[in-house]
Amino acid sequence: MASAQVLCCHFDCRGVQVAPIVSFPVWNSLTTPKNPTLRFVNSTLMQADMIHTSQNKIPHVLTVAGSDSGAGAGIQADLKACAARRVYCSTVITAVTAQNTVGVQGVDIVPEDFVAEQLKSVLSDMHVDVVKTGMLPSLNIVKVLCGSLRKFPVKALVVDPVMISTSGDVLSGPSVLTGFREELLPMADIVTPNIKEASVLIGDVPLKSVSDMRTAAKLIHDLGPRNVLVKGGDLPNSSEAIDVFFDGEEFYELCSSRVNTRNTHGTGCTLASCIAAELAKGSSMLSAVKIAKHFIETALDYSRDLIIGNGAQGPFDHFLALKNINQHSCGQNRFHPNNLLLYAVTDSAMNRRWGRSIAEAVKAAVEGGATIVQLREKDAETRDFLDAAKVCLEICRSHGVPLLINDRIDVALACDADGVHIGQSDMPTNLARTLLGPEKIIGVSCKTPDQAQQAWIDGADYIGCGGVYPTNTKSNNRTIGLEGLKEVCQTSKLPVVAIGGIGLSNARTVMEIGEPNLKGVAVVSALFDRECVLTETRNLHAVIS
Ligand SMILES: Nc1ncnc2c1ncn2[C@@H]1O[C@H](COP(=O)(O)OP(=O)(O)OP(=O)(O)O)[C@@H](O)[C@H]1O
Ligand SMILES: Cc1ncc(CO)c(N)n1
Ligand SMILES: [Mg+2]
Repeated sequence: MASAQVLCCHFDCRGVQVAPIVSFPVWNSLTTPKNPTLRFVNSTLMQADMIHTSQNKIPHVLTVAGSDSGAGAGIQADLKACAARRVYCSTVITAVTAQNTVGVQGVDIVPEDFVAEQLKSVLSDMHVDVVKTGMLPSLNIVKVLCGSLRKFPVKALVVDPVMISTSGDVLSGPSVLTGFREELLPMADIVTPNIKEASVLIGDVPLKSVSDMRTAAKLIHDLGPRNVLVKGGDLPNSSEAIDVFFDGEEFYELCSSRVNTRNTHGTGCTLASCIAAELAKGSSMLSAVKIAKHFIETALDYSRDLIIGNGAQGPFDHFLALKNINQHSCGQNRFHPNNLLLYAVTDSAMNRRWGRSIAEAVKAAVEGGATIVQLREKDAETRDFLDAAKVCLEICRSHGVPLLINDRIDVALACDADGVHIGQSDMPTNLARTLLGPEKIIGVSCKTPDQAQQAWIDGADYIGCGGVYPTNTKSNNRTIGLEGLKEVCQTSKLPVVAIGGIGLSNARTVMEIGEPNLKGVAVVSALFDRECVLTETRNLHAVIS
C-alpha cells in the first residue's frame, strides 16, 4: 500500500490555516476504484483525508434528488443542511414537485438523459466527496445514477430511499424497488429508510416497534449497504425519536427527545444530507449519524413554533437552529485526536503556590508545546474563573490549541470555550452534549471499558483514562496502572489520553504501551507544580513526540 505524508493543519472558520500540528500517513488507496466507499468510511485514517491538503478546498456533497416547491424537503433541504454544516452542495434534480405543507400536488419527472447530463456536468468537473440521493422517481434514473457512480467513484454514498413522505404521499413507485435492491443499495455506505420505506424494502412487513425496526435493519443490511439507519420519526406512540443503526455487527438505538412540533417536513432529507456532510468532512459513519440526529433535534426544537403554510406539516429553519452556534463558534478549534498528545491540565492551588495567574500558566504551556489545555479551577469564584477563561481562550486560539473547561458547562458556554471535560459524577455526557451542541469537544474521565463504551454512546469525543500512576492531585482516585490503561484503550472506540502521575520520567513508557488508540498524556503537576512551566512543557513535548 503506497503511503504519502500530508501535513495536518488547524483551520479557522474561513478555512485559513492557523497552525500545523503533526504529519501522518494517508494511504493512496483511499480512492481505489474497487471499493472506494468502504475504505473511506472504515478507515480511521480518513481523518487525514478530510483535513484539506489545499487551503481552498471545501468538502463537497452532491445531492441527487427532487425539488420541493415548498422548500422544506428535497433539494432545497439538502442545500440548506449542507450550508448549515458548512459543506458545499451541488445538485442534480431528478423531479420537480408541486408541494406545500398540505402535501404533494404534482410530480414532473426529469427525463433520465437529462439526469445523466447533470450528473456528468458535476462529476466530471468538480471534486465531489460524497453523493447523497433522495427522490429517484424512475428505475431508469436509478440505473443512470449507478452508471455514473461507477464511472466517477466518490468516497461515500448516502442513500435516502425516498418513496413515501411523512405526509403519506408516494414520491417513487414500486418500479424503483428493483433498482434499489439490485444496484443502488449494494453500492451504499448507508441507507436511511423511514418506517414506511423500511417496510416496503423488506416486502411490506409493517413496523410497529423498535424491535421491528431492528429486524428490518438487519434484513435491509442483507441487501448490501454497509450501514443501515431505520428512522423512527414516524413511529406511533413514542415519546422519543428513536432511530436504529446497524453496521452489520452491532445495533445502536439512537434516541432523542421527540420535539412536539408540526414542523417536521424534510427531517429525512436533512438527516441524510447532514450525514453526507459530516462524512465529507471526514467523520466516521456512526459519529456522522449522531451529529446529524442531534442537528435535527436542535433545529426542530428551535423552530417548534415557526408558522409557514396552513397545512399539517411545516418546514423547519436550518439556520435559526444554528444561531447560537454560528454566532460564537467562528474561532473555535476543531477537535482532532492528535490534539491529545500533550494535554495540559491547570490547577489553581499550584498556580497560587508558584505565584502566577492561570493565564500566565496557560501561556507558558502552549508556548512550550501543549496541544490542548483544560482549565481545572476547582475553587475559583465563578466570575474570576470566567474572566480568566476568556483570557486563556484568546491565548489558546492564537496558538490553534483547543481550550476545555473542567466540569463547568455553564462557564464553557459563557466564554465559548472549545469544550468541556467531565467526570463520572459530573453532568451526564448525553446531557452535556445536548447543552453544548454537536460542535463542542467533550471529554470524559473513564476507568473501565464499560465507562468508555458509555461515553462513546453518549457522544463524547475522547476519554481521559487513569490514574495510571498514583497521584496527589486527586484524593480517593483508584490507580488503574498501565494494564488498566491498556484494557480501556483496546476496547474504546474513542481516542484516549492517559492521566495520573505522568511526568518526564514515565511519559515515554506510557506512550510506548503500543495501543494505537492512546493519543497522548495529560499532565498537571509535572507542568504546573514546577518553577518554569515553559521549560517543563518543552521537555515533556520532546520526550513524547
Ligand atoms: N418530532 C421529532 N422530534 C425529534 N426528532 C424527530 C422528530 N421527527 C423526526 N425526527 C427525527 O428526524 C429524522 C428523520 O426521521 P423521519 O422518520 O421523520 O424521516 P422521514 O419520514 O424520511 O422524513 P421526511 O419524509 O419528513 O423528510 C430521524 O432522526 C427522526 O428520529
Ligand atoms: C422532493 C422531495 N423529496 C423528498 C421528500 C421526503 O420528505 C419530499 N417530501 N419531497
Ligand atoms: Mg418524517
